[in-house]
Amino acid sequence: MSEEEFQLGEVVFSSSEIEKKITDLAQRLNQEYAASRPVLVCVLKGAVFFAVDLSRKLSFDFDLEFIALSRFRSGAGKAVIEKDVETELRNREVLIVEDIVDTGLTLHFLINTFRKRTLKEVRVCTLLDCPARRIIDVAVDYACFEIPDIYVVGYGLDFKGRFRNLNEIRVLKDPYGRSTQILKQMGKE
Ligand SMILES: O=P(O)(O)OC[C@H]1O[C@H](OP(=O)(O)OP(=O)(O)O)[C@H](O)[C@@H]1O
Ligand code: HPA
Ligand SMILES: [Mg+2]
Repeated sequence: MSEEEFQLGEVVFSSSEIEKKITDLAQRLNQEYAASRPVLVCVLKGAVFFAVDLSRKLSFDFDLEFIALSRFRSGAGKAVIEKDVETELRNREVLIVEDIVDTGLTLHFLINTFRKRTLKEVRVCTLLDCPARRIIDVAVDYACFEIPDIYVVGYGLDFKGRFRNLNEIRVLKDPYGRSTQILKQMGKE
């Protein structure tokens, strides 16, 4: 299907729904990390918006780090770290911050990478979790929203680099309206 055939579709999560979920997550993390100083690792680029908004609501001390991976899709090839974290992770608690867990390949690679560097816990928080698309089992500790098998954009999520700047999350729908039907099942229409 060509790029031109995709259309920006319905709002799946409004900016106020997103804000509320992030506030709830921050409250939970504020309790669970009250006595520690974890390293928050934001996965570039998509998770930047989520990581910034979340971190502004956190009341505990943390180090903020960024990691960038080369693109890899559907198990073809291995991920390569293009930009690594700068903090020494040995004996540090790590909280990976993702925008979406889809096939799970990115997260699987990251969890394994960080587990080799620290003896302490590696946890994961994500704005969106899409379990229907999983091809590898990964443990997601905190997910703000679960979504069905739809392609979404906005609030950091892109389609070929576009739409990251939308304040809300919208579906990118195909001309046959498949995503719209799924949204109806979610009670969103
Ligand atoms: O579970 P997966 O199938 O691995 O997909 C999830 C990953 O894919 C997207 O990033 P992408 O590599 O597109 O880069 P970006 O964040 O720079 O858009 C998204 O931001 C996650 O990091
Ligand atoms: O639904 C999505 N939108 C944007 N980027 C993504 N990467 C995996 N799934 C998605
Ligand atoms: Mg990403």
